[in-house]
Amino acid sequence: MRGGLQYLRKCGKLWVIMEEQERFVSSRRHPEDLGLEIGLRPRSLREFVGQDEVKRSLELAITAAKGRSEALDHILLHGHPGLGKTTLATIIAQELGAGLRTTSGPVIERPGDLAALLTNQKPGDVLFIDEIHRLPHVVEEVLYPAMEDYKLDLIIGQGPGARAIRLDIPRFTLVGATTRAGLLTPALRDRFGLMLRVEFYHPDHLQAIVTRSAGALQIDIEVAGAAEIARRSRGTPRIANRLLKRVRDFAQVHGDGRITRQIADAALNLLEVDNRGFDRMDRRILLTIIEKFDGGPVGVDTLAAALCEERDTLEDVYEPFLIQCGFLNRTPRGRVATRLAQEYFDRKPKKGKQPSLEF
Ligand SMILES: Nc1ncnc2c1ncn2[C@@H]1O[C@H](COP(=O)(O)OP(=O)(O)OP(=O)(O)O)[C@@H](O)[C@H]1O
Ligand SMILES: [Mg+2]
Repeated sequence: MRGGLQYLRKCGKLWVIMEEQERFVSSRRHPEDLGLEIGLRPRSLREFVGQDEVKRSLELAITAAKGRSEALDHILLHGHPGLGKTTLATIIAQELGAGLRTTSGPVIERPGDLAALLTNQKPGDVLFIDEIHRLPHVVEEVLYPAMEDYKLDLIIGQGPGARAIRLDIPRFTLVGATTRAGLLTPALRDRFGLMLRVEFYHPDHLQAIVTRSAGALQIDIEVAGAAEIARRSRGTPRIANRLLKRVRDFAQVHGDGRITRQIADAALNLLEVDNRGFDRMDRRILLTIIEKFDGGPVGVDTLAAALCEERDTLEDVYEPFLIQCGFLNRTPRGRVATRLAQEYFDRKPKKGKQPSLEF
């Protein structure tokens, strides 16, 4: 096993050693992804695989803005980690032929930090704020008039000598990215002209991404090998690229370097990523609901306690994929393992025990 980041978490009276970084199929970015991601990022909308609706909206908006020689509308990109939000932000700037500045919500601590960024931009430039839901409230207030009227309202000095000034700033495009669109204040959300949701990818699109990445990394891969990796990548390009790298190592050590379906299958089995892309934790979640709670419904806090996980991690990291592939249901009375999940583990679903109302 790879040496991952370990941390302690209290579970009841026990302290448990957790290893989030050990999870190959976590869609959150690992430190090892950094170099890989920069090299594999598509640079134009044409190279960007899938997300056809998002691409169509962007293409239209970019062409129209360029035609009018105006700054593009502010854009909010939201979706789960690793689906391509940062990639899209760089592509937007590239397609506009504009400069790009990248920052993130928690880094902009004071209004002055934001003012420094906005006053140093050229007209039409793109400011990318990642994790925009974590922007401090005082900064958000300064951002509103900047987004709407391209004006900065700042207070200079302190106490009785303080005075308000209003500065004109160059017209710019704000691209915000978030994994938690629900945490954005309505006031901020309303100021985006375009809100684009980045979805999980279809296996065919992931296969195209794996093939493209293999080409860039000069990896010899068969179509069936790419399909196998794609099928187990949880709809997420970041995971597909990470698995590709792991399978490459396996192919080099246990084969002749070529990734065939058998090699991909053996490597992914070794990593305990099953043929639905589930890892040990996914299986534990589903089996806990099935075995300890009779298939559910079980309240999310009870489930989190039973798994020694935090509720937020459960909701943000683990559940979305299980829900998306129809193995888990969120119902008003709690989490339910669906018929699909029960059948997957060869359990018989109980009759009349599947509340289907979602909240
Ligand atoms: N549509 C795509 N086509 C090809 N590669 C992609 C695509 N989307 C994402 N990728 C690849 O996946 C990796 C992760 O994408 P990116 O960093 O843009 O995700 P993100 O949504 O910003 O994630 P986070 O929420 O963690 O910031 C990138 O290295 C990129 O190469
Ligand atoms: Mg990102």
